[in-house]
Amino acid sequence: MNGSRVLVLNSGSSSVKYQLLDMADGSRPASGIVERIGEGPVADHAAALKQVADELAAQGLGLDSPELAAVGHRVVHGGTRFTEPALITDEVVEEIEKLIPLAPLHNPANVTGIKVARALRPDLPQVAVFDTAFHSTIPEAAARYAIDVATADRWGVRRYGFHGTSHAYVSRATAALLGKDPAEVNTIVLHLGNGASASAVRGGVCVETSMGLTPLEGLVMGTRSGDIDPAAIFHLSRVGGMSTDAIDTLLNKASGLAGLCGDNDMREIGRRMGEGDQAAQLAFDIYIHRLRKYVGAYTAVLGRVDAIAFTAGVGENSAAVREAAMRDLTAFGIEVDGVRNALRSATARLISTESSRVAVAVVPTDEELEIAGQTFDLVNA
Ligand SMILES: Nc1ncnc2c1ncn2[C@@H]1O[C@H](COP(=O)(O)OP(=O)(O)O)[C@@H](O)[C@H]1O
Ligand SMILES: CC(=O)OP(=O)(O)O
Ligand SMILES: [Mg+2]
Repeated sequence: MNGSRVLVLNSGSSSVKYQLLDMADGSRPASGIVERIGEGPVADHAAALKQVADELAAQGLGLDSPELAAVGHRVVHGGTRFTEPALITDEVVEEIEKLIPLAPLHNPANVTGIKVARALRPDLPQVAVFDTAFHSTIPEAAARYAIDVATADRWGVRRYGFHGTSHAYVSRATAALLGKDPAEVNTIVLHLGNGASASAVRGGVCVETSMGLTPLEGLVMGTRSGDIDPAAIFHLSRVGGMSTDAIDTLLNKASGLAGLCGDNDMREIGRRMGEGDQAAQLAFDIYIHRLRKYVGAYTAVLGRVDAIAFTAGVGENSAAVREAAMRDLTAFGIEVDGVRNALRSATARLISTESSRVAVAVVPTDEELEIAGQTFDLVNA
């Protein structure tokens, strides 16, 4: 193998993001996104991936390029089978397909991405990097739900966790920001994007995370409810007469910030709050309340917290969310500096005061770099 470039494909439910990374010099010769799959001219994921291949070819960077060493695919659900990146074979694709019921919004798109890329370049090594992998170290006490053990095991009902490449990257980058070895640092990572999850990382090893069997559990998200009493589902079914599919759609796509106030974008919510909009304010307050509960819980899980890292679209950009989430926590050793918090930068930075016992940081995530690195390491192993 002599190429030094890795193409990373991140196929989401309605978009495909791609980046071409050169591992020799750290450059990124190409990147892009195909959005609104299924809504307009892009009929499905196969069409979106053809468009990605065409866009790359038009720049002379097509999949036939001899500099390409491998393709790295983000795969959301790896179940219990995949706890590390996997070189893709027919058998690996079959296993990822078997996990579709556990991630119906994500895994089908990931499988399509793999199939299209393999058809275009059958000879090229392709690697699946799983969102769940970093969470495979979570101890049984945190990974098991308190339900009948035989039923749980038969149907694979347990906490898997997601956004693992982000939690892995950000926890390491936070240690680097503090000038420490990851093994010395206990970190709470708050990945706040459209999907959102928190994790507790002890000495570089993940010990707890907020997403569970699927990416629905935990924090309030753009369109997902996060935590809810499971009996609400029985109630909506028996008394509300809703079908299982209708409830699934409600909780995954019509809840969270969007369900509470009609907007899933934190920028729009901030703007409406500025105009005194009560629904937007309440949505924000519920979002923050849930976030603070997790910070408190994970503080107790870790015992000693050295750092709290905010990342992803909301975490990196919303000073208002960070300020509200960290307000009045001096008893926890947490003190955010208002001026530092309001600054913007593309690189990792501290926002806590000099006297804050816990370092609070904004750490931009880089899932593509993490996927490319794991892919490159595996094909060169
Ligand atoms: N300047 C900003 N201020 C507040 N929120 C922002 C800003 N920019 C982006 N966001 C939020 O980030 C979200 C997208 O985050 P991102 O991590 O890109 O999500 P995903 O990868 O799940 O699509 C948007 O929905 C929006 O709420
Ligand atoms: C797993 C998951 O929630 O991913 P995303 O945030 O990209 O939807
Ligand atoms: Mg994301």
